[in-house]
Amino acid sequence: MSRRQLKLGFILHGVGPGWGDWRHPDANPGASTDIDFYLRQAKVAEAAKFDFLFVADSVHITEKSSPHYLNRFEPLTILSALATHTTHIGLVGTLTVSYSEPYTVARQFASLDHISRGRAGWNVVTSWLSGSAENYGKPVHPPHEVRYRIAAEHLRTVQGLWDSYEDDALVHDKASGRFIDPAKLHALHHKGEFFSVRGPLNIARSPQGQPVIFQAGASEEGRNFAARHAEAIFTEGASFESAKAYYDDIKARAAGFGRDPSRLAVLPALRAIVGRTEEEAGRLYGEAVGLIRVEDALVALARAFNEHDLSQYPLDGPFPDIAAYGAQSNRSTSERIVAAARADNLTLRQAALRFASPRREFVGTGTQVADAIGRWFAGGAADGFIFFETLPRQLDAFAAEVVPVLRERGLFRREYEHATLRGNLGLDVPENRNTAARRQQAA
Ligand SMILES: Cc1cc2nc3c(=O)[nH]c(=O)nc-3n(C[C@H](O)[C@H](O)[C@H](O)COP(=O)(O)O)c2cc1C
Repeated sequence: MSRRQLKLGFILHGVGPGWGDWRHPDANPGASTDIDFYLRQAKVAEAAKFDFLFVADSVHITEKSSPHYLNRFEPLTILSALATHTTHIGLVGTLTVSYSEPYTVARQFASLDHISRGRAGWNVVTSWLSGSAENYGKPVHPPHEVRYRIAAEHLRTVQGLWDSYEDDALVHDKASGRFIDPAKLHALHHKGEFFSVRGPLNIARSPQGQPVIFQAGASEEGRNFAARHAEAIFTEGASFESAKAYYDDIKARAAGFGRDPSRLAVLPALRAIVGRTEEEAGRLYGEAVGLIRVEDALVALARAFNEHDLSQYPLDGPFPDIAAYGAQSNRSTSERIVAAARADNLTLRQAALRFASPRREFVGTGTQVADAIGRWFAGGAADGFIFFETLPRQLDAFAAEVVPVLRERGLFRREYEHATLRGNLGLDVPENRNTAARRQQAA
């Protein structure tokens, strides 16, 4: 049996995830809408044999949103552009079920899967900011539980549409004049609580059969959704202990749903800072922390609480009683923040700065960061990571300093094993449900 290997993704986050990242002397403040910037990052990540690139998304901003959120590309558009300049790296994008139609989503990801010859993945999110509703003419933002009901029906519908054509439905027989075999084209006839879609979809099954499903549920509903449907799962991974608990819980839930837990990659966020020496890593960490202003850290903290205005509370007073604002928003993150603030008796300022700062565990030389990664991987807290660039050119540093050490230790590939994302993640191509039904009928 081949040895278990790390899965690595890289988040394309333009100017950076933090509010102050654009002020770094080497930062390109326009990076989030700079195709050349993304092309370069995609090539560096592919040369390092990362499994996939990931483009996150949301559909609501205010003037206080982070610089990357204020001015960025729509995920499927940038991923389609990158598809034509890369050959092996997976292309994963976020699309929200709360503000999209399954028919459109199915078309978009099937198209990306064809364009990329089998490298598309969909990060299924429900959107946690209530302001999103106003951009789509909806009277209210659905409550948390309802959003996960929408998600289940939406995903089921999209996956049904992806099987509209059986694999050999497009016969292209010039002699007989038959373009398709109509018996192998299937309408879905879906009528549910939230969506009504007849089908069929107007694009053939894509090279992966179905694009890969990513998710990041962390609440009770979110975990069940992820464990039931996702093929790769993002998680915050605030500490080894919390990541391990999450990992064990998700894998147990997946087994409970009758799935093979080894076919489900749990990928914590990795905000590593890599230096050629320990001194350099320490200096870079200082640079990253130096970019964090407390007023920005407050706004960042507020996102999990539906952008509740935290400037009204005394900065050096006790952490305010704001849990209710998080319950219908980013429930799990807001709960984690409130729990940590209570446990460690943090002031508002301390909580904001703590959650805005990178963790020390992944700051160091290539060997030190590889050690930490190996600890999480071997200790059963992660199957891999989604790497965030905390400072400009940290992807390059990671590729140059960390990846070779991981390879020497037999933890990461030297070459892509497959040309599809599914193949590289060790996932099977699902059989078309209509073909399976035909096979079962014939048996
Ligand atoms: C690495 C990572 C990436 C995420 N990307 C997105 C994203 O692009 N868009 C989004 O709305 N939410 C994103 N989320 C948030 C999740 O979709 C989810 O809302 C969050 O983890 C809370 O889970 P819950 O809905 O179960 O409370 C991401 C979470 C993680 C850990």
